[in-house]
Amino acid sequence: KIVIQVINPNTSQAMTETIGRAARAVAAAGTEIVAVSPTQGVPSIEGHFDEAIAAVGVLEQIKRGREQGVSGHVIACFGDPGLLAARELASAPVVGIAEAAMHMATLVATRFSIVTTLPRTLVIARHLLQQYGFERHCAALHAIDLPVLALEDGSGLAQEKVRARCLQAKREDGSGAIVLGCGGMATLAKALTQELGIPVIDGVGAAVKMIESLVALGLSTSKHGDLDYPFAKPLSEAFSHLN
Ligand SMILES: O=C(O)C[C@H]1NC(=O)NC1=O
Repeated sequence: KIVIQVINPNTSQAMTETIGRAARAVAAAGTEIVAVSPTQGVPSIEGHFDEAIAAVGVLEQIKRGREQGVSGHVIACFGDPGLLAARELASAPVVGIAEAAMHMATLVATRFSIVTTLPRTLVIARHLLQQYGFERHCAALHAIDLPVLALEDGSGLAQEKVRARCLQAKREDGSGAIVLGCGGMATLAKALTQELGIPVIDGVGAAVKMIESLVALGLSTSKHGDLDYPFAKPLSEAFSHLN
């Protein structure tokens, strides 16, 4: 039995539920999904400041998951906040939804576009493209210019803007695939792929399948070198529970 901990790094329960649904929709029969989010932190992650705060909550959840013996962890925010720190702390595999979606896109298209929420978070996606080596695979990045939590306000406006932006990207970018740049967009990928006739990729599902593959291959986070466990040291009171 595989248990995958899917972490929504923001503290919005509605988005954690959306992310959990997307993960369960693709999980294999023998895979249990445990969707969690930090008890403290930011309600949405819309910049570098938010990411820094969210990363501590991610690490708390990673530690808890490791103690529970989960088979793997997904960081379900498009900035992949705390990814390498999480890999130091974890023994099981850790996959971020941005890297997962980008990897999958390169397997089905020579170039992909990214559709995310706020213009100011485009730079975070650009940094990840550089870090992961996918810059030359990404033809364009777009933002619907709505806050992250607009995806959970029930109006459907954000979802409609995502659809329109994906259609425009298909027409204009010369990309063969589109990556959805937010955990809160995860449940939109299947319908958009069918309606638009282009692979629209959700990183939550991609990451879940990558964890299943890593587990099946007996691969886990390497503890040889720079992803070894953190050095034990006296952490200040506020962080002592992370030891
Ligand atoms: O960067 C974004 O626009 C999306 C990112 N923020 C968030 O709270 N969850 C996410 O996936």
